[in-house]
Amino acid sequence: MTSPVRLALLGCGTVGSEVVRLLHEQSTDLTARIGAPLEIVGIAVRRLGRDRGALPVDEALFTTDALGLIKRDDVDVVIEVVGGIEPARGWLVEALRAGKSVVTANKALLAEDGAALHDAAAEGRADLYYEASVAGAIPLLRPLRDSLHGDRVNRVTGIVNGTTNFILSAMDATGAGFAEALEEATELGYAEADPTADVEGFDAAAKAAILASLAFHTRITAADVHREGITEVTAADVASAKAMGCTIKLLCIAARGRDAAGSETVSVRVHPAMIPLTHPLASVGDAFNAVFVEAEAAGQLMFYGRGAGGAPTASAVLGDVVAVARNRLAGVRAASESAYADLAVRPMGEALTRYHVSLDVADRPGVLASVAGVFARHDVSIATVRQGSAGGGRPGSGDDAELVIVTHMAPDAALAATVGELHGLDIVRSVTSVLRVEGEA
Ligand SMILES: NC(=O)C1=CN([C@@H]2O[C@H](COP(=O)(O)OP(=O)(O)OC[C@H]3O[C@@H](n4cnc5c(N)ncnc54)[C@H](OP(=O)(O)O)[C@@H]3O)[C@@H](O)[C@H]2O)C=CC1
Ligand SMILES: N[C@@H](CC=O)C(=O)O
Repeated sequence: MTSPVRLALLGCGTVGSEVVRLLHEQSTDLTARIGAPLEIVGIAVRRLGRDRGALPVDEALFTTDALGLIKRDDVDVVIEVVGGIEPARGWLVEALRAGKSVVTANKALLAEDGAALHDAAAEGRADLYYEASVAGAIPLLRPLRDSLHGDRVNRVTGIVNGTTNFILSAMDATGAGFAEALEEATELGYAEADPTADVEGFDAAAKAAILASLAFHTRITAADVHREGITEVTAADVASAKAMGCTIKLLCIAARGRDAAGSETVSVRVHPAMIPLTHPLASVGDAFNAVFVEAEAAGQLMFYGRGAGGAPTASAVLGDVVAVARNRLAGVRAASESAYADLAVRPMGEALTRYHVSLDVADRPGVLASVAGVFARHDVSIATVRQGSAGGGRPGSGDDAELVIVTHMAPDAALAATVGELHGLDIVRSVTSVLRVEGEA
C-alpha cells in the first residue's frame, strides 16, 4: 500500500468541519482516485474543547498551535480554512517555502497579497490551489487557469456573493426593505453575525480581484477594485427596476479596455446594478452565484451553482486536495500562474455605463428643463424620463414630484459631476438614488 498523503487542517468551522466529514465519508473513493490514502495528522483551531458536533475524528488531533503543526515533518499538505490576513499569511508562506502543498479558501488573503503566496510557492516549488476562494462549489478558477488558457478572456461579469444575492432576491420577490431582508438572511444562516464584508461589497471585491488576476494574467488586488455595497438599495429602487423590466444585482465586473494612448488596461468594479430580466444573470436567485465569462474564441460561458456554505465550499477544497495529492505522488507541481501582463488599472471615473437617477423635485414649470440642462452641461445624454407624484401633490403646484431619468452610456466621472450639481439645484429636494444599469434592455 502506498504511504498516505498527510494533511494538516487549519480551521474547523463551517468549511473545515465539512472537509473532515467529506474526507471521512469519501475515504475509500478518494484513496482509489489518488492512489494513496489521505490522512489528517492535525487540526488547528482557536479554542480546544468546543462542541463540534459528532465529527468523525480523534479529539487528540486538535491543537491551538497552527505554526507548530505546519512545521511538522509528517505534514505534506496544508489546508487553510481559517480566513483573514494574519496569521494565515505567515502560516501559508512558511508552508509553501518548506515545499508543502497548500489548499486555501482564503479570498481575503489572496486578494490582499496573493503575490506573497505565489512567490513562496515558486520558492518552495510547491502547489498553491484555491478553487474554494471564489464562488464556493462552482468550478471556475481552474477553467480560467487551465481550460481557457488557449483563449483570450475579455470580460467577466458575476454574482459572487450569496448573502447579498439572497437579500436582493428577497427584496425583489416580496417588496421588503434592505433591513428586513438582511434580518431574514441572518435568520436563515446566510449572513454572518457581522455582515459588513458581504453587504458592503468587500467579499465580492476580493473575489473580483482573484477572478480578474486569473482571467487577464495580471496582478489585481482588492485595493484596485472599485467597491460599493447594497446598503443604500431601497424598496423604491427595486420597484423602479421592475417597472423598467429589470432587477437589481450586486455585480462584479472585470473587463479589458484601452487608455487614451491605446495601451491595454483593465477595470474591476463591484456595485449594485439594474440588469434587464433577459440578462443571463437576472434569474440567479436565492444565495446562488453565477459567473458569465466572455472569451474571444469560446464566446459566452456561464458558471452557476452554490457559492457559499460548508458542504459546497468543502467540495471545492477536496477537489484541490485530490489534485495536489496526485501531483505530490507524481513528483510534479502545477505550472505557475502566468501573471505576465502587468495591465494598468483603469480609474473608475472612466468606466462607461448607463445610469438610473431618481430625484425628488418641486413640481413646477421649467423643472424638467433645469434638470435636463445639468445633464447636458456634463455631456450626459438622457435616454428616458419618467415623472410621477412623490407625495400625492397637485401637478404644477410646486409640491414634490418624482423624476426618474435613465441616461445613455456616460463616464462615471461625468455622472458624479452631474449628481453633484443636481444636489445644489434649489428645485431638487433630494437625489433619492443613483444606480448603474448594465446590459442591453
Ligand atoms: N463559509 C462559507 O460559506 C465560505 C467560506 N470561505 C472561506 O473559508 C474560510 C473559512 O470560513 P468559515 O469556515 O466560514 O469560517 P469559520 O469562522 O466558521 O471557521 C474558522 C475556523 O478557524 C479557526 N481559527 C480562527 N482563528 C484561528 C487561529 N488563530 N488559529 C487556529 N485556528 C483558528 C476557528 O477555530 P474555533 O473553531 O476554535 O473558533 C474555526 O475553526 C474563510 O477564508 C472564508 O472566507 C470561502 C467560501 C465560502
Ligand atoms: N459570505 C460569502 C460566503 C462565501 O464566500 C457569501 O455570502 O457569498
